[in-house]
Amino acid sequence: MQDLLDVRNLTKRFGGLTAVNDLSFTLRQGEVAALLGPNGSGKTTALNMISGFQPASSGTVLLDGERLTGRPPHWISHAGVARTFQLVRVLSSLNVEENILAAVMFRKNPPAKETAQEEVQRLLEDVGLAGRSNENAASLTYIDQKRMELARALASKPKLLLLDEWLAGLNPSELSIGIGLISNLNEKGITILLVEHVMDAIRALCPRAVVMNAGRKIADGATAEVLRDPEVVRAYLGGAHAVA
Ligand SMILES: Nc1ncnc2c1ncn2[C@@H]1O[C@H](COP(=O)(O)OP(=O)(O)OP(=O)(O)O)[C@@H](O)[C@H]1O
Repeated sequence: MQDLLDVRNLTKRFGGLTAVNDLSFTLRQGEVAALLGPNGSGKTTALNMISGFQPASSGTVLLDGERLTGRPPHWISHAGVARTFQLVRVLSSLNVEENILAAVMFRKNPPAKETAQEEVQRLLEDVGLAGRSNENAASLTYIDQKRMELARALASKPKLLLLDEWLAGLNPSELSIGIGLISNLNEKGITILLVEHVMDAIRALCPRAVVMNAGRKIADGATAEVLRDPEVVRAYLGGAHAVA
């Protein structure tokens, strides 16, 4: 498998604070990896730079060899990177179908209306929302809002999906549904980077983990080994950050 994502020496400074400090890692096509670390270690800032929502202070991000750094979010989305946010973002005045249709039509080469509507139905099925087209987005339960957010991310046909604590706040049965959904997406060939604190989900989904602390990468490798690394245990697992 070739590298899909190549993050090189990525750095973000907010005034005197270096939130992400010389971060480098690569993701192979088809991989699912976790990006871990205590609160405030720079994970969301790293996702923001990869997806273009915040400019990097220095460093580069390449997707399939193409430079993403310096490009705006819509360009990066068109290049094949989709993301979800820590706080679910929905278009609350629209229904479920319209929310997803809007995302389909945001693509670089949007399909004709009929094809777009068929695609929406497929996306609804993929995330477990079949038959729910006409429901008001704002009245969906939390897990269903998450499903819809995922469908909106998938509408861009991403090569790389960045999930920022997408599983947070789910109860145990919802969590296993969520894990199943992510796993299905990966089986369809989507490469996934998961910022997550739910350790059961990380163990179930991610053969590989990258760990950050205070903006720096402190470990990168097979998840089981990384989670035994004394520095990771000291910085992350020993504290109250990770959720069993
Ligand atoms: N826009 C900003 N301006 C100033 N400082 C910021 C900004 N965004 C993030 N920070 C700081 O950068 C550091 C990294 O934050 P970030 O949100 O990336 O961490 P995180 O690892 O995602 O944390 P969490 O697990 O709590 O989401 C923190 O100290 C945070 O306060």
